[in-house]
Amino acid sequence: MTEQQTLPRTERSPATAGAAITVRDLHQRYGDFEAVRGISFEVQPGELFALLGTNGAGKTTTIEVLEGFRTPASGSVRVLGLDPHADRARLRARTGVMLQDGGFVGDLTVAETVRFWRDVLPRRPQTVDEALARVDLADKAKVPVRQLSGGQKRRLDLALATLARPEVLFLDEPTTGMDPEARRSTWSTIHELVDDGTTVVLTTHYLEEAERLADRIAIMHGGRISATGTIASVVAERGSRVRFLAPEGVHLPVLDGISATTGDLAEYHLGADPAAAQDRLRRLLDWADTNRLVLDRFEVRSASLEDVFLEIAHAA
Ligand SMILES: Nc1ncnc2c1ncn2[C@@H]1O[C@H](COP(=O)(O)OP(=O)(O)OP(=O)(O)O)[C@@H](O)[C@H]1O
Repeated sequence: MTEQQTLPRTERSPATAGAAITVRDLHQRYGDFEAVRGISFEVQPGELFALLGTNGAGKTTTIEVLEGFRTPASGSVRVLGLDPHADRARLRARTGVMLQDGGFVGDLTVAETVRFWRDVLPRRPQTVDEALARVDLADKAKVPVRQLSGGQKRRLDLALATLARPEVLFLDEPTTGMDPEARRSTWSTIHELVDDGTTVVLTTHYLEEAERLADRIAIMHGGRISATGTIASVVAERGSRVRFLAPEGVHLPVLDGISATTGDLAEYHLGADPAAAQDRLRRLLDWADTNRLVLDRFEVRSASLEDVFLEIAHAA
């Protein structure tokens, strides 16, 4: 798989006959603590939906509800039209799950582990060799699992989760612990699965992973979804920024109530409305002209996904 092929597809065919996953006003508690506070989203068939968020935002809790491991405190969740907890047995044959910590029997070899899983599956479309080749572990077939590195264990986990060619695949931090090459190879595997029509929900801390893979994202913070949509739309909502080296001893202007964030570099968030942003930029340049200032390291740019993430993370 080439670098080019791992780039995200900006367009994929839109929804057809109903959502593969529907979450409506989901709440989840651990005792008195509300970890998920009323989230709603849909995932269309064949789509890759990424849940991003700060530590403790509620991503794993959400994915565990979707997997049927937890019943919601309130709200409704449907996977392929079924209740993931009540209909867990029926969904098991149609979904694949990669947990954060798979838990293997260390003495079994890699091939024995895959064979063991394969034997308990209702459908066995892949051979052990095919499953290991898919995740680049063919050369480790005879190695005891305990000798695998953390990243190799994640790839074995992915092989097990996709053994039965599930219609819906849940991946909780699939590339944690992988080196850059293994990560790219895993992204290619995930791309191939989505190209084959698999619906994927994944959680990740790697923004680049979401940028490479996701059709749509939701950024969670404090149990809520703070932003959702395509990465392009989430980023566009935050608008553009202008940055320059703050001139010494000069009072920076306030533009429509927008002050510069300062450090060595002054930065203004110009807003999402292009006409208003253009007007603010013009006034900033007029101010510089009037004060006979040359704004060193002057730069206008769109918000990045990292900007959006950090703004959400730092919000109260
Ligand atoms: N079994 C549990 N008992 C009590 N609290 C829990 C339990 N599991 C999770 N929590 C709490 O619920 C909140 C959400 O946790 P969750 O694991 O869903 O977050 P996350 O977004 O996946 O975080 P991370 O990115 O750190 O993996 C956290 O505050 C966490 O401490």
